[in-house]
Amino acid sequence: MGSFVGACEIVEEKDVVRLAKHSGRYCMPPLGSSRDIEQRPALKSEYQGSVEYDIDQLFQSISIKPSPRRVMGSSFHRFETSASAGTSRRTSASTSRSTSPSKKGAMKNPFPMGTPRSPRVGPSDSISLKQALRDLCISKASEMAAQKRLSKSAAASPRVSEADRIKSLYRQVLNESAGRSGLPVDKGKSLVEISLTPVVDIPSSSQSIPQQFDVLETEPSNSISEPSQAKILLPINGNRSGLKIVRCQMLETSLLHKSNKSGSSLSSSSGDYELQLDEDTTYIPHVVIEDSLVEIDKHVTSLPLCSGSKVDSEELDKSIVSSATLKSEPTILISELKGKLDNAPSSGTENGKLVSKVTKYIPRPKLRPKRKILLKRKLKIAIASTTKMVEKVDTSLEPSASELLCQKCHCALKSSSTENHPPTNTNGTEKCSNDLSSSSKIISIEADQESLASPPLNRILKCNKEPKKDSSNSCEVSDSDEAVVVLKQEVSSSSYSGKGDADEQIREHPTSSEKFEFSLSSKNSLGDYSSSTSISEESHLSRFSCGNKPHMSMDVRWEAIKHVKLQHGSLGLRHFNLLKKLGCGDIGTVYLAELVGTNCLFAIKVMDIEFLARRKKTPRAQAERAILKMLDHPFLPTLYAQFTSDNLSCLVMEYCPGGDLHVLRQKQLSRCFSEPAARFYVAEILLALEYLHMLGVIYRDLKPENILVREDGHIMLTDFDLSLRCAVNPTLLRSTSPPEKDPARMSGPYNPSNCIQPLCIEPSCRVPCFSPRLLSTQARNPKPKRTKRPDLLTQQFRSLPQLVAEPTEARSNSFVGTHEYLAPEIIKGEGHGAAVDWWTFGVLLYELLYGKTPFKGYDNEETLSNVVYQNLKFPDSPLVSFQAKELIRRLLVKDPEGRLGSEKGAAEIKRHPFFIGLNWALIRCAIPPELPDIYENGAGEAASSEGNNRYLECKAIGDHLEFELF
Ligand SMILES: Nc1ncnc2c1ncn2[C@@H]1O[C@H](COP(=O)(O)OP(=O)(O)OP(=O)(O)O)[C@@H](O)[C@H]1O
Repeated sequence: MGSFVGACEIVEEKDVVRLAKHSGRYCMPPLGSSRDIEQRPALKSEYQGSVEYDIDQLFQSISIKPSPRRVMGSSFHRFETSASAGTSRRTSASTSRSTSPSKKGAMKNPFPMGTPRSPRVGPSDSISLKQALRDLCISKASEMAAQKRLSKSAAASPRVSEADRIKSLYRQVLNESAGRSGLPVDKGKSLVEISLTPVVDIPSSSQSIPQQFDVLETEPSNSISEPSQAKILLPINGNRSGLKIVRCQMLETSLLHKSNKSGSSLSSSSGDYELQLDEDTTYIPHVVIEDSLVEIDKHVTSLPLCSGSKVDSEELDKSIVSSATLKSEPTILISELKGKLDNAPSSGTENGKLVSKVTKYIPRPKLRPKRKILLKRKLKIAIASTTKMVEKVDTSLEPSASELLCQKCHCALKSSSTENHPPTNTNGTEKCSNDLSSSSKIISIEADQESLASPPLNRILKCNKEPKKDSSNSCEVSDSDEAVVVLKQEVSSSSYSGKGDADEQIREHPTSSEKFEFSLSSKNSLGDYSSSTSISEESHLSRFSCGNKPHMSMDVRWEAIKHVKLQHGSLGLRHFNLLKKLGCGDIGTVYLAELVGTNCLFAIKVMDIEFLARRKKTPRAQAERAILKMLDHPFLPTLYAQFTSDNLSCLVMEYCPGGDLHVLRQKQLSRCFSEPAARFYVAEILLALEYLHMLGVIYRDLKPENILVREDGHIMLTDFDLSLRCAVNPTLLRSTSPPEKDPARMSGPYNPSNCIQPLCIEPSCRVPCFSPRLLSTQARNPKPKRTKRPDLLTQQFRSLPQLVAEPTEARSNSFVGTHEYLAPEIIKGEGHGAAVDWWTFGVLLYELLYGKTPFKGYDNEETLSNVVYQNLKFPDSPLVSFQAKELIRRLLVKDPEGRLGSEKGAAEIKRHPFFIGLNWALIRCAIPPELPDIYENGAGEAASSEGNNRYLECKAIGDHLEFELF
């Protein structure tokens, strides 16, 4: 093998020996013919003795056809189908022979060992002594290795000439392709190129290959009008000495780019190659293979080697590729393909062809943990046939169940092909951890559309260089490109709660007597948790589970967690790399964590159970967990998992990399948001609060610090340990105030009295009930006298019956919240309900617009006093619209009964003129005021420090518990 390495370095693509095609077949004089000997004078003169004899023996032993083992054992060879002498590749290749069409190439290139005397190969060029020596050494080494291997596996399966296998392989592919394309084999264009080449054994410590793929564009042919061709190298299987490559030449490199989008159809202009995405149909690219040219492929010499994987040559005629199906977007495939092939020359002339390299860097998933390109389409790519495979999956990498276990995440990597083709090599005990570290292997390409979105798994699991020692049959999933295993996964995103669902309860410590736990900072939350009107946690939990979150159901993070759970039975802290401390709260510390081996980032809130019990904060932790379990909203965090590890209760949540709104405000000029920006944020918050209320959750701790900014600039409300859960009794409120005595409005479909009956479905009734339309109509047709218009509208809407599904009647006597945000009724201890959220909503809007809260005093006591007694004032600057001030005024009404939203909930607030023109339904698609700088917020930094396994140390600091990373 070492000779291969050395030989690999010598070979240049442009010096590849190309052999002419004859009558649709490659022709070559029989081995040892006089012509051949003439072409190798140096060899003849110098090696007339035993060496020559050896060579002759060696070649003669190879039968008539080229030995696949040899072909595959040589990194220099590439069988390549080619359209004709007039193809673009030919044209390009001729460039390299321009000075000396045959001799130069032969002298510069290693002679194609193993196949030189095959009658399928065209006339060989003269060869130098040096060349001959190299050939001899390499071919002998190759032969010895092959014989050694064959001797081992001889018992496993009947031996068939490898040359026959190659021959059969080609026949199959040709037949299949011809059948599919409807073209005669010898007339088809060169669309698929198959290289069966060995790979130089690259040490596992070799540099990782960048994630990119090459697109080799050949020059258009002079004689045949043929679009530029894109080559994708598709590693199919590892063999004992290297890797077999199926090289697909797709017409039109633009396919690759098209495929980046979730387009539904990709096709070449020539129609020879089709790559289509459709929901229910499997499209098989039309593949036409012409007779091959033998080429030396330098690309593959750089591919990593799966040293431990073995090729059973009998499997050659059972193609892998044909059954390799990809139910995914093509970009994934391309990314996968490229991952292994980027040692190819970046640009220049290769094999006389104009080579342009298209490099696609796969964005770091961890920086885009929310990337969800969700395709509801499936793509299957089958090259050649689904029944005949070019190669079969090497089962040596698989345990008996054709399954690989990733060392860290222990996800199962299954080979689909093995299901149809029982392994002939039953040596399933080989360790993927070691083998894959130096190999490149695609076991199967089958991915469910639901899991494509996420790069983290991306269906590409790459073996790490340093597998763990204690785990055989496993491979480590990492960013390394040394080996690629395409994961076949059955995606069921909603099956989160499974056997391993760590649904451990935080130990129950009933603490109903908790009273008045104050924090020191005026901005810190006060936590006298009480649940006077709370309903039981179980009643919620029975209805919801972590997996039952439709809006996030396609998130690949579910799948990542599911795999860990399936493999380990449960999820624990040991499955996460804690990358960074995000913050420390009253009941726990939040860390940025990566699920080991998946690049999936999470925010994990870690709470010490004993500490909570001692401080009587267990109910708060329980409430938060119960609420998180219920949530499924774009502006609220998703709880992916929960578990107890070492007496630590952990909540695995969605990670928000953009920091919080408090920090974002500080970064603004004059430390406050513009009115449009503030409107955007509070609108999203309003929707989140409305959702919470409808779930029976009164948030009670609204403040900029608890509003996190997602990667996409939208918000996420977090921190529910002070929230109150209560029952919701949806009610239909009829108008309490008489409708306006406006005859114009009293007539026609806008007559609100028409809508009194809740079950009325008269069209004339539905129109006026569609309040946003009415609002937008007013907004679009402003009339001169509009000073009282908002009031009129409000009056009109108030006169309509309305379903209120928010807990307007809930009451609690707890003293909770943050000083500057506390509602008067909480401070006065009069009992409070959902209206406290509308008070805090008003304070928030005030702070976003003015850069400070309205009632802040010198100290907390004064602040509380101001809240209760001080009238609301607005600063002169910055300038704020009347509508904004009016909304704030309506929200900061000290009497909760008169507060906007107290009667009909969020709907009342949404109708306020401040929000006129806002499309509530599509706000999640609106462009946010700004995008967070992820690196600035430390996420990128932390993510880049991957591999640093750090550990937790718990420290109690006063009432707080700190978990230190070291
Ligand atoms: N999902 C998340 N993504 C990113 N950062 C988060 C996430 N959840 C929390 N954080 C960060 O961690 C910090 C601590 O959060 P946590 O919810 O524990 O409490 P808190 O709001 O600071 O305090 P308390 O629980 O006492 O009200 C937050 O300030 C926030 O910056």
